[in-house]
Amino acid sequence: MILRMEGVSKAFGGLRALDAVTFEVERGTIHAVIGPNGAGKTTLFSVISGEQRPESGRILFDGQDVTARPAHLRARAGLVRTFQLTRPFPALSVLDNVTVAAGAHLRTRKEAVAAATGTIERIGLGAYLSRPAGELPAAARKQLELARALALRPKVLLLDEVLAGLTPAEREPMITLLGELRAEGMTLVLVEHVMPAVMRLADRVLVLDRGSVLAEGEPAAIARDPRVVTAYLGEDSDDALA
Ligand SMILES: Nc1ncnc2c1ncn2[C@@H]1O[C@H](COP(=O)(O)OP(=O)(O)OP(=O)(O)O)[C@@H](O)[C@H]1O
Repeated sequence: MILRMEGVSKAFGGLRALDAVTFEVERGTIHAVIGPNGAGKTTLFSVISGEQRPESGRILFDGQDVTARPAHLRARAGLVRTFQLTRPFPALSVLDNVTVAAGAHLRTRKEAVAAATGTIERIGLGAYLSRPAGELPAAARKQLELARALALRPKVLLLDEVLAGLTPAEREPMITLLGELRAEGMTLVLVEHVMPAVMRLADRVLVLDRGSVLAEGEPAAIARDPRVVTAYLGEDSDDALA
């Protein structure tokens, strides 16, 4: 087990965005987090990564209680999150954006540039190396966000809707890459609405509904779970489990 939440609750005013959420993630697996709009998925990521403090409960990462640790120290320890709305430095080139991230672990700029270049090539962004990040098309911005996260050398990577807004053709290489990262021993937690990809990739699926854990298990069992199917009724077709 590399990540564990124990009884984590987070409220906004009277609204319980997370209500005593407990779950754990095994090292080297892909864990998907799904749930209808407003279920608490983004809040869960914010609490895991340290941008928001829960009112109660504990977060354990890589053998340590990180509940009180600020976000940047969690990231430095290997608990890294990407954002739904990507946040590169728009005026900097793709290479410089990734080099800044790689520099967190490497002593010289030369080493950081070499590592960043390798990551960019691997992600399939090589053609954009010297383009300002602000000029990238949507799919390439997603790839850049992932490249920046990977340059931080995460142990656990929290990916927020990394497939949203990509065409099916653009999704395939991303799905392949995520599978490769798992094979290399990285642990991935995905908030994702693209259900076919979730079903293909995830080892386990956590289903949130109105801040609570509705179900947790292997993808095939989750897709058959009548409570899960009910929670998704009325959602748009992208959310359907079929
Ligand atoms: N900063 C905030 N202040 C007040 N309410 C918030 C805040 N952040 C989230 N909420 C509320 O908490 C609940 C859970 O929101 P959250 O964004 O975590 O859900 P989600 O599952 O990520 O939804 P979506 O799929 O639409 O992104 C929602 O009712 C939302 O309106």
